[in-house]
Amino acid sequence: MTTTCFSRPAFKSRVVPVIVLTDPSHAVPLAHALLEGGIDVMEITLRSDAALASIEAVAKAVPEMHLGAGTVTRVNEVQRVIDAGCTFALSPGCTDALVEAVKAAKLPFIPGVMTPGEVMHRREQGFSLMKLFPASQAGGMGMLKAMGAPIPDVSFCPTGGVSPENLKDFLRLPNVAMAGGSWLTPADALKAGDWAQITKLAREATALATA
Ligand SMILES: O=C(O)C(=O)C[C@H](O)[C@H](O)COP(=O)(O)O
Repeated sequence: MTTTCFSRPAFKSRVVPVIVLTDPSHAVPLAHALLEGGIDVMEITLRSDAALASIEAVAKAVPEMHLGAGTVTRVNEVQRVIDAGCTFALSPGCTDALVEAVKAAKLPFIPGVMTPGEVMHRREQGFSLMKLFPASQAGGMGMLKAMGAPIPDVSFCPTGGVSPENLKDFLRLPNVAMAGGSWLTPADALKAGDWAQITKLAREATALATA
């Protein structure tokens, strides 16, 4: 990944765990648990104070993990996530200022979108892979199918309401490159350090995604 607007990420997994960590010491065992379950990508969201330290820990200890920063919503967060060791970032929505910042920093970026107008705006800026958020509320699979007709050259990472029950159906759509969700890293499993449970969830998701 060397350009900001990338369409083919380097990671293999088509499932992107969206992670909220409250304790940085959980980050490295979590990364190993996900890898064990076949998932080589993490979206560590900036939704907690522990996020940057968690990113730093994984970047240092688990270099084979593709490390994305999630919930990047402000320009001043771009350099911070790069300094912490992220190799790409995602946002739930997007602004032109954020696009300028990621381009200046050459940080591969998956901008959040929810409407056809937003998709066209980001496409004009060079993006062809975008995060549909919140996917279910935006219309889910029906919305993705409808957007695929007039805008077939954009692919998506739907996030928000994706689950083991609908993952396969989302991934079957021709304009869905990957799908994200929080179900792989439940807060209680993280709190209890139940890495086996996370590996199990990751294995199940990997099986669904590769079936
Ligand atoms: O924080 C962000 O940047 C987000 O994109 C929000 C998360 O992706 C969703 O909260 C995940 O949705 P669920 O999988 O339905 O829990």
